[in-house]
Formats: sequence, structure tokens, C-alpha cells
Amino acid sequence: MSRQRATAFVPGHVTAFFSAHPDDRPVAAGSRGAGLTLTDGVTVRVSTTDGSGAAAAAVEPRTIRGEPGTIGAVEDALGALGVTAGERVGADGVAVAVETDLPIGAGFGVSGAATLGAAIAANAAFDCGRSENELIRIAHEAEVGRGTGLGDVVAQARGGVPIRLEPGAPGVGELDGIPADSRVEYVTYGELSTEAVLGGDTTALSAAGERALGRLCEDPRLPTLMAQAREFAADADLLVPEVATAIEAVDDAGGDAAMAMLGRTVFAIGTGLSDAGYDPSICRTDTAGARLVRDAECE
Ligand SMILES: Nc1ncnc2c1ncn2[C@@H]1O[C@H](COP(=O)(O)OP(=O)(O)O)[C@@H](O)[C@H]1O
Ligand SMILES: CC(C)(COP(=O)(O)O)[C@@H](O)C(=O)O
Repeated sequence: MSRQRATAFVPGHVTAFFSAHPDDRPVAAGSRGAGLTLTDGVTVRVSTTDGSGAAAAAVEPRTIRGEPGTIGAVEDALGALGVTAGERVGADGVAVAVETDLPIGAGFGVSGAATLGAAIAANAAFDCGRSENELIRIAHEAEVGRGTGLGDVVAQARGGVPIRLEPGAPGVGELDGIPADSRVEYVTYGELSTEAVLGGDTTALSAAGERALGRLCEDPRLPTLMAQAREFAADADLLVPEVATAIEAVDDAGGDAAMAMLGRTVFAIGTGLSDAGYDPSICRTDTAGARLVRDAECE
């Protein structure tokens, strides 16, 4: 059989603020909140392994930036789709290559993007016949089940500047968005464990997130999103010193910056960080959301 393969791109997503809404049913669990999807994202290539038969089935290569590495939610999503060696793909194994310039664990929703990208690419490569909403639900359930995210997948599927009005996957959750398109700059100082924060007491955090969402819905504009993000980080007691210093420097230079949830990352609208003397990574808000891409586009 010829080698089957497909590639998907999923935008990064920085959460500006959120409230956590656990539920026994992963389809209904999630978060309310808002954030920016980014043209910097994650490309996932799914293919059958080169070899054939039992030897190939024993080896299911997983790479992150070309190095061996796995993300638990990716494996769960592939399992839910039934694309593992011996199932839909026959005796061959499934290879998954995750490529991203974004730092992992620093608040860009890389785990959600990799999971949604794997679901979209695997569905195409192995002709699983799932609809977009079904693939988003599979990825959302996998991500929520692993505790590595709550609202990234639904936001990344949509693109733009998503507002998560109600938690959960398509059919349960509800999304809106800020109709905006902007340059975005960011600087990362390291990881914050999403599992640790979500596994702790989220009462105060969620109260702050609900307040922020109420105010953003009254005035759905980017400057309000950024102001509410700053207030949320302080109220939820999540602000880390390096990020606080950068936000202040951007403010002094007349710009607008905030902390990405959940990472030691500062992001700014426009040229905020450059104007304050930082050397940031530069991208834009993504306009299209998660999508299949031609292989040539990512080579
Ligand atoms: N090199 C790596 N650094 C950090 N996390 C990694 C790496 N490789 C795989 N992972 C997995 O990726 C996931 C990162 O999830 P999370 O902390 O939510 O980060 P992000 O904000 O990027 O989504 C974790 O499940 C972790 O086990
Ligand atoms: C903030 C977070 C709970 C985690 O985001 P990340 O660390 O980027 O996976 C996100 O999924 C959200 O619901 O807004």
C-alpha cells in the first residue's frame, strides 16, 4: 500500500484570562475566557511508517522538532479515532511529527494545537470520515482528560480572537470573538505547569476570570481584553516577576502587554515590546483557525 500522510496547521493560542469549569463529562468540561490565536503555531504531520508488517507496527515514531517526544493528549486523540497500528492503519505503525517554533509549556497551547492537528491530519490520512466538529470534540476531550488545557482546542479551531462564552466542545460550548486583526509580540521566560495550576484550588482564579469576561463582553475590543488580562493575572495571583517587569516597561513606553496563561510569557499588541527595548518574537493574530495544509506549504 502506498504511504498515507496528511499535514495540519493549528495556530498557537495565548489565553488572556479564564475561569475553569470541570465536569465529569470531558465534552462539557472546559473554560470561559478570551485570548488571541497566533500565526505562530504547530504543524503536525501524520503518516504510516515507511516499513510494513510486524516490524513497523512495533515502532510508532513520535517526534517533536525532530527529536523523540510525545504529548499524552495526542496519543489519546489518535486512540479515539482508532488510528493505531493494528486498527485502521493495518500492520503499519503511525508516525507523528510535531513541528513548532513556539516554546512548549509556556502558555501557547502547544499541547492543544498538537492534539487538534494530529486529529485533523490523521482523519485525512486514514480517511476516518469525521466532521470538523467531531475532530474538535475528540481533541478537546483528550486535552481536558490530560489536564493540559481547557479552552485552547476550541479557540484554536476557530482562529481570530476567540471569546469562550460557555465551556465545552462544539454542541455544548459557545464561542464569540473580537473582530480584530493585529500584530502580536511575545517574550518567554519559561514554563508554568498547566497541570499543577488546574489541579489546585481554582476558586479565586475562576472568580477573577468571570469578572474579566463580563467586562470584555460589555466592550469587546482588544484594549479591554489586554486590561482585563492584566487585572486577571494580578487577582488570580499568577503574575511572575519577569513578566510583571516587562508589562510595566511596555506600559511606560505607551504600549499594551499582558501575561499569557499559563506560562512565564509576556505578549503585547502591535510593537509594544519592541518599543520598550525588548527583542520579541513577532507574529499576527491568526485569521483562519486549524486547517489541513499542503505538504509543500510546510517545507
Ligand atoms: N519538551 C517539552 N517541554 C514541555 N512539555 C513537553 C515537552 N515535550 C512534551 N511535552 C508535553 O507537552 C505538554 C505541554 O502542555 P502544557 O503545559 O499545557 O503546555 P502548552 O501551554 O504548551 O500547551 C505536557 O503534556 C508535556 O508532558
Ligand atoms: C489557560 C489554559 C487552562 C491552559 O493553557 P496552556 O497552558 O497554554 O495549555 C487554557 O487551556 C484555557 O482554558 O484558557
